[in-house]
Amino acid sequence: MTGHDRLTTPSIYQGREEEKDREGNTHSLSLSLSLFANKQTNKRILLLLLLLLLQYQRERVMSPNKIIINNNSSSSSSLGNADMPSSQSENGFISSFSLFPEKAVQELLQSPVQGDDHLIEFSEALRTVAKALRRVAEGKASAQAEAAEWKRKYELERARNLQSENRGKSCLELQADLDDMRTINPTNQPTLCNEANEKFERCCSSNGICSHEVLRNGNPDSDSKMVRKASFKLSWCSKGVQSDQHKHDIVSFERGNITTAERSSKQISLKWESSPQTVLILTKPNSVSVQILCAEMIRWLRQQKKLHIYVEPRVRVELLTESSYFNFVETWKDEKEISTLHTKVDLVLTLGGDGTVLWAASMFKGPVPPIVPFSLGSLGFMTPFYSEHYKECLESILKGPISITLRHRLQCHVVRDAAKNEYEAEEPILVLNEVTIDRGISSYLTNLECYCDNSFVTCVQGDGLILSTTSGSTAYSLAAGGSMVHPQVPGILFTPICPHSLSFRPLIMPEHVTLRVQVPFNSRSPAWASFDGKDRKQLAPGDALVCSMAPWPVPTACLVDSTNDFLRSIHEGLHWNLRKTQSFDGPRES
Ligand SMILES: NC(=O)c1ccc[n+]([C@@H]2O[C@H](COP(=O)([O-])OP(=O)(O)OC[C@H]3O[C@@H](n4cnc5c(N)ncnc54)[C@H](O)[C@@H]3O)[C@@H](O)[C@H]2O)c1
Ligand SMILES: Nc1ncnc2c1ncn2[C@@H]1O[C@H](COP(=O)(O)OP(=O)(O)OP(=O)(O)O)[C@@H](O)[C@H]1O
Repeated sequence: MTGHDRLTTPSIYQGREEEKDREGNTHSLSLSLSLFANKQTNKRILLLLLLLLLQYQRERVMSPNKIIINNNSSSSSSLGNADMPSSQSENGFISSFSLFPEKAVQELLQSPVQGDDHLIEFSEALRTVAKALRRVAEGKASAQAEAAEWKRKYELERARNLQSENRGKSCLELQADLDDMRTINPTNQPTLCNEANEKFERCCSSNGICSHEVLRNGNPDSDSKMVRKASFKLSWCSKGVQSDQHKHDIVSFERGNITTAERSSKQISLKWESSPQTVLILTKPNSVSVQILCAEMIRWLRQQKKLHIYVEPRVRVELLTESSYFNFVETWKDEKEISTLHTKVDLVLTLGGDGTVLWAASMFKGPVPPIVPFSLGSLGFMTPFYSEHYKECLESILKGPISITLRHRLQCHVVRDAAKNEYEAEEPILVLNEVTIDRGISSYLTNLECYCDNSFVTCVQGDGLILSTTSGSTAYSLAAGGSMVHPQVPGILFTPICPHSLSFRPLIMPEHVTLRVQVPFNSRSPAWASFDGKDRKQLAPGDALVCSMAPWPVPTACLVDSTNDFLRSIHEGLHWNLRKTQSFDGPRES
């Protein structure tokens, strides 16, 4: 039988993989083990199949990063069989095959067929093969999860280093201020030095988290004046009591007992240490009411608060069409300038609905300045500020302190089967609501293999899967039957979309895990990933999406505090548990 021959038993082996396997290029196998129950099956074909599996394994051992298997429903059920005999070959992928001589298989092929016992033996051998292959896939998922976790740690560490570098810088600058004061006014030295010393002390004190950054305005030619980014301090409150101690220690072991001393997620308060000077205003397009409010707000912020203002290029054009007065409004030219916006902007104001908040978040691929979302949309779940009262709101925000919700984001990597290394091809995408992997326009059931760190979670068969943040729990995930979760709860929601199974309940995973969703090689169609409802990307068979918590949350200002705002939104926006109250009239317990 040559490599181009086709197996005529249609149910054993599916066409596309079959061709590739025998050329030694296959990336996945489809094992429909239940089909072995068919007693008419040609035993020689089974033997050949085993031989192909051996060849396949040898290739994969040589290039392990190409191993991906398909657990279709029948193989999964076989694998879950507790009665499956345990043998030495089950202990590991390499040992299971390297000890199995090819010659013996050749002999088997040539030997006369000896009844059903043989068939059963083979069926079991193939189950073992499938199990071993799945272990390898799990190993790969685990390695990828670990790689993602290291990457996340590296990014966190880098962000921390940058932060401490900046802190160091500002301390140095305060030190420089101190030196300047000494030179300028030697007679007043003690008082001024004390002031500067105090500032210096405050900056470097270990309470809370300070942000001291002094940054140059983007265009050095425009004017030599320095625009300082406002400095602020974050502190954590518990049950209304302000505490400057920001502790990451969650568990303590006092007297040998495990207790939860501190919880990491508390109400966070932001206090300006210097006044904000630059705001970015982002607006929903094609809305006259938004355009009018935007122009009015800019005039007020400029005239009353003397602030620097950035808008999107589209909005600047609109403003200049209205009046040349808006010439002072700044914008950017390209993506590169967008990537440095966070170093210039103290506050982001959004005028629109939830989509505009998502848009604002998507502009910042790294750190995000605090966002103040004004409601000019229909639902406004994440937009608690009333646009009619913008002056009072902004007065209070610019003065501080502000309660903020730190909305966690997910970072998603599309890992192409064709890519040689993880993450080599595509930049990570950050989402505030969710990443959805669905069937797109295909009418076939999606088939998605899901892994969590090094464990197989499940195979999603249905319309798709939503991996959502807790902020996104009230969006698409809610519509698909997921639970509503307070946005300060750190976690990743795992919500199926129309699963074709009676027992598929949504899950909530802890925030530290890495999830991997893989399109199996024998999938009938590609899947589609979309990020906060945008940027659809095709996932071909063999491609995967790796998702973990991003180190850069989105801080959004609260009207009251994060719990009050969340509850108000589910009541007013979603009419949660709205029911007419039962009257007193009627039967009573005696
Ligand atoms: N069946 C569904 O419910 C469904 C389908 C597709 C997309 N979506 C959601 O739409 C989001 C994109 O929003 P858009 O405004 O750009 O598109 P859009 O204009 O289609 O609006 C989607 C709706 O979802 C609401 N929404 C968005 N984020 C929310 C959140 N975190 N909590 C509560 N409601 C929220 C918006 O207010 C809006 O009413 C996606 O991230 C997804 O969550 C929902
Ligand atoms: N600055 C922007 N540039 C381009 N698109 C934007 C911008 N702001 C918002 N959008 C897009 O416009 C669409 C509608 O925006 P948004 O959700 O804010 O308004 P809405 O639909 O009226 O409000 P709601 O979400 O409360 O129903 C969204 O898809 C969003 O991604």
